[in-house]
Amino acid sequence: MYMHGSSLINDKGHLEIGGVDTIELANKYGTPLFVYDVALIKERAEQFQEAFREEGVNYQVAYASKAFSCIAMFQLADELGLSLDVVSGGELYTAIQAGVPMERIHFHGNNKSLAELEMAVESGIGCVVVDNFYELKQLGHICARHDVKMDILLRITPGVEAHTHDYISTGQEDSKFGFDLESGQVDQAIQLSLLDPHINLLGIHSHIGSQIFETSGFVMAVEKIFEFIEKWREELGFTPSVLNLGGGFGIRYIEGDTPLPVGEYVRKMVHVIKEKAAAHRMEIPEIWIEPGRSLVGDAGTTLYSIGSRKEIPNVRHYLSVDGGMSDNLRPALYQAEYEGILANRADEEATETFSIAGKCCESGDMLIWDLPLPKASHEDVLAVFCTGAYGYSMANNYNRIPRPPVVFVEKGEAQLVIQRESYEDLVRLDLPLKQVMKQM
Ligand SMILES: Cc1ncc(COP(=O)(O)O)c(C=O)c1O
Ligand SMILES: N[C@@H](CCCC[NH3+])C(=O)O
Repeated sequence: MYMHGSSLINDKGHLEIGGVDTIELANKYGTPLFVYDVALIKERAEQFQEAFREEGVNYQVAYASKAFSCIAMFQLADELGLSLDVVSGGELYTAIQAGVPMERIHFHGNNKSLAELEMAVESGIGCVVVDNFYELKQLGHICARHDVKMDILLRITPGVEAHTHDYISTGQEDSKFGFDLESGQVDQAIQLSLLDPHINLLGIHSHIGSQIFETSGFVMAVEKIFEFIEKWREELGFTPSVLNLGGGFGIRYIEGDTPLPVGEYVRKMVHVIKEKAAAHRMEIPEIWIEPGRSLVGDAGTTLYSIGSRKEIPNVRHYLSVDGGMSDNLRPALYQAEYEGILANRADEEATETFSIAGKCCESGDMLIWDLPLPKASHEDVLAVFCTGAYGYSMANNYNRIPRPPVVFVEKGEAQLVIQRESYEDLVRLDLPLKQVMKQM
């Protein structure tokens, strides 16, 4: 079995992460439980930054916090020198609560509300990644009212199809995100930005999709942008001083997934930008990226207790766990695949194939369809690997299942960073039916 980061099998035959026995974690905090290998997050952040440093360019690595956001994660990102990409008032509020520097926050989203834009301006965030004409106009008004000049990037769709699942592909022309390059929308947005005294247009943003294993899509996006740079310079007097190429760097969920080392993505991007900048006789712009999954994805493992079993002879052997699509929506949403092991018998050979079912009232609530395991029963704890990105952050209360807690582990220490939701939490916002309704 492939082991990520600091994961190993200890002398009790248990899965250990960050020097902590996962069975002890399951006993202490209960299951389901998200466990994050902090050393692996640190290593990835360093690999991204090191690649930029070696290339000698100005850069920002912004953690795409949609992958997993909570106060402790934001504080860790800050400690690692990462900027933050937020996409909602909720993520921004979390960043404020975490006490991270506002000037390193980039605000994304295809439909930011006026209240969210107001909040972003009032809290003095570093940059708004403007997605559409409506937002550009509203942001200008809000900045005028507050008498501030806001740095912005314009999000463009470069017309590049990333080789990934349709639902996580965003760079193609037919996308809800950003200004379309080919039809002249970007030119118009640049003009409007330059005319607005409360807007400071720093540059261009492009994000082509997610879980990408090659560099060709990023190269094509850069080439596309540079096709237009000459025109913007001559006709509009605008040269981007920042190019943000988004995130999307893939990770290894299962055997057969072949991500590049993260530094490779960076180096390839930087090389093509340097080459194109030289050809256009322009200064190398500052390069920003926004990795989410590649910073936290394989650092996360979910521990589940196995409950009921159902064997249909010659058809399938189901094992049900105490979570499911309520803590990991990705298999149901994208047919995402995962690997797992029995955390308490991690040293035993697999002898059977099981299908891992969640506990939600949905046939589609399956976490893994065919997982080789030793003969497993309700005594066992299942560890599902690579659940660190878009697991907790897309968790939900379907069937009124409380969301699991999250612990960070490193060097033999465990720290609870999100508590388990309680039944009281679940009804906290509910109000009782009024008497008059009961009589109707
Ligand atoms: C604009 C933007 N930036 C960054 C990301 C992060 O992507 P990933 O988690 O694949 O690195 C996303 C999500 O796909 C995104 O939409
Ligand atoms: N939530 C997605 C990725 C979308 C990222 C945001 N644009 C996933 O789990 O893979």
